[in-house]
Amino acid sequence: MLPDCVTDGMAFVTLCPTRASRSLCKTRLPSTVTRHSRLGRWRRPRHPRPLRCTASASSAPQSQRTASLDALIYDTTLRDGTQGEGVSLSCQDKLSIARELDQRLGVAYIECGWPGSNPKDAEFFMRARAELTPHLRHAQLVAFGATRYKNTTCAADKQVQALLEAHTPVVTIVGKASEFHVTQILGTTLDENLAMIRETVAFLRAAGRQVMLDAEHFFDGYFQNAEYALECLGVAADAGASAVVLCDTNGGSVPWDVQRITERVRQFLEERYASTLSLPTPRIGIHCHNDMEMAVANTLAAVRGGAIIVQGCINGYGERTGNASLTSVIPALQLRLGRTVLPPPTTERLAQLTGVSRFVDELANRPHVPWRPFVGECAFAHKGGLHVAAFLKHPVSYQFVDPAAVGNRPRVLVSELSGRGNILTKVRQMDVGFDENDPVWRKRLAQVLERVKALENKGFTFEAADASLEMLVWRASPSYVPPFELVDFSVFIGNKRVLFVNHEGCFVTEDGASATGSDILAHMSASSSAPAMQRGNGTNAWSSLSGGPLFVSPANLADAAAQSARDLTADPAVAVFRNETHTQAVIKMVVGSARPIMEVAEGNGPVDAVNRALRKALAPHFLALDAVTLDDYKVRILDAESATAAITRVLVSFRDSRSSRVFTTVSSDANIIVASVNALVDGLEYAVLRATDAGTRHRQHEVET
Ligand SMILES: CC(=O)SCCNC(=O)CCNC(=O)[C@H](O)C(C)(C)COP(=O)(O)OP(=O)(O)OC[C@H]1O[C@@H](n2cnc3c(N)ncnc32)[C@H](O)[C@@H]1OP(=O)(O)O
Ligand SMILES: CC(C)C(=O)C(=O)O
Repeated sequence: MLPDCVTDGMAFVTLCPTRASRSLCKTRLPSTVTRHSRLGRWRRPRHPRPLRCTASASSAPQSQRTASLDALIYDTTLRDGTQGEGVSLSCQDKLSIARELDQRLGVAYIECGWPGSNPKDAEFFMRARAELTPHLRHAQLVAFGATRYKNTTCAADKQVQALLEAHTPVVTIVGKASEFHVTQILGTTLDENLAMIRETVAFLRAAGRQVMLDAEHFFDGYFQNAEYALECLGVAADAGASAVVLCDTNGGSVPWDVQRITERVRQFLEERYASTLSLPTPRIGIHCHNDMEMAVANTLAAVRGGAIIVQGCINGYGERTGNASLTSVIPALQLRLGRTVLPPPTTERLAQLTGVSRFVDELANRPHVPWRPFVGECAFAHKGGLHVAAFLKHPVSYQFVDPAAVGNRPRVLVSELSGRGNILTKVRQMDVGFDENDPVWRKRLAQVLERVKALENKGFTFEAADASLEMLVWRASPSYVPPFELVDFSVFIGNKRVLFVNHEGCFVTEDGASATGSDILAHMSASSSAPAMQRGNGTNAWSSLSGGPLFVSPANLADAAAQSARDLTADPAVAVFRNETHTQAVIKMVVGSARPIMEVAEGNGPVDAVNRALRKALAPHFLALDAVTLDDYKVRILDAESATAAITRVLVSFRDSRSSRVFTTVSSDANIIVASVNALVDGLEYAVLRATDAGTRHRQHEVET
């Protein structure tokens, strides 16, 4: 097989394996598709043109909408996606995601769930009729289910009936295509399985639905008994299925097999229908799982082999390791294989991909996966100094597609692996009065780079702490005058025991405050300094120790709660204590040219106490800090083997409610409190500089000197 359709990418060779697809190599390219060439120019790709989606089995309005597409995107996020661990969508979430898929991406099919499975899916289809279907611009909704149960009829099968009651134009049924699964899992004969497929397709067709067969375990079944696997597709097609979808259910297939077998299926269907005028050849679909991390590759291979319906999930959700990720499949087909899979305006739709990916993660309450190709935060993040230097000359040097094409953006990271280019890019983005032609500035940047490398060696990390990086740049200027300086701080931590004794059915503290037994229990349950309760030798009765009062202390709280508060208050021999920790911070600080000031504050812990003291000292001088709150506080031990003497890295994120900006600072020290206070001070200083009034003063000062 000769690579007669070599692309212009350095590492990517497109093979045109069949006579049919070779002839397609010469056809016109979609005007919407651009990508990089080896020489860094943007140009349209040379790729084989696939078969266009004909109107064969689809309804007229949809066929008009999809006629210009090379393949049809079939999203199963709401069905197979929810089979992924940790993914649970409400009915409302499902409706919202379906709207996004239709309106922003313009996918052709949205598989919404299994109506016979659960009340939520049944409710979805009921609500979809009124709330979704009338507003759909591109997609057709699909109800998913299975073939009829063995040895029954479709009319008697509730699950099949539920598919009709979903009132969707399209119904997809899963049918077994593997001899092993038919005999060992369904526990029936090969003939009965063929009848289950045939009759269910015919039944649903007779009710006016467009029907697709998901041929479960197709590739595994093909290796076991190819003739039978193909026959499963054949009977579905004979009964009027508009598409037969080849499923790599266990995700163990490899692309070269998938492409070859898909080509074989195409040949099989073409031969079967060559002499039949009454039945159109059904489309071939592909559904791949990611167990070998091959789902995307297998999907692309199937498309090259002739598949036209492309199933997958946004962000690769799905059973076990997930399905082919549509957030990779769509751009790969569009930008790499030159297949148009989204309706016009295709370029604008493709640019929605990152937004849709984040939207779905958000609704599914799943953390964003930063290294997800195309749509992840790191997909176009450049860190290595050599990469950034080249990227600054030509973005194409380290990006195979333009991030904007999928709605993403390039990022440059600063770290110990940086070169001049990294710092340069960052400083260009900062509002620090940077002058590229000024040799003083260039020297200053070199110093900052050196300092970054030295600090990272001590445990800092600047990648995620832009505010600390900016503070390094400010402080590298000999003329920089900090708006304030923390001269000194001390923290005191104390622990006192508060004792409650029973006094005439009421607990009182030593200083006379009183509380009921239930007050004390409630307090103890809420208290983080979990009290322990002492109970008499293995009995259920509360008994006093050595004849004195029984001390109810916080560790056996569940027992205490089980004992009614009334019993406690009624027992004159019971006393309760709890431990109270108190923390105080004292800081000494200089603001501007004024005399040093001292402030004291209490807090929930040492860092909180210092933060409060800092705020007290700074509030009268910098109103801007009123809008700045702590957003996140992350601590990481860097050398755990040093145990309590380990180096600690602290990242503090702040939110400025006026600008809605979140900014992060970093510090590292063997003392966790010192690291935290340094990161806090960096953040407050940054916030003051960034505030319009104080910031302007400093920036003017910088220019003047
Ligand atoms: C490959 C896939 O991802 S297919 C989609 C899988 N998704 C799901 O399973 C999610 C939704 N599923 C459900 O809610 C439930 O499993 C239901 C409602 C569909 C069925 O529930 P139950 O009636 O309790 O059956 P159960 O879940 O145990 O399924 C096993 C039965 O289905 C039968 N079955 C399995 N596949 C098929 C099929 N393609 N066609 C017909 N019957 C099938 C099995 O033979 C078995 O019946 P048996 O024990 O009598 O042999
Ligand atoms: C039902 C089909 C599409 C499926 O989920 C699978 O085979 O993995």
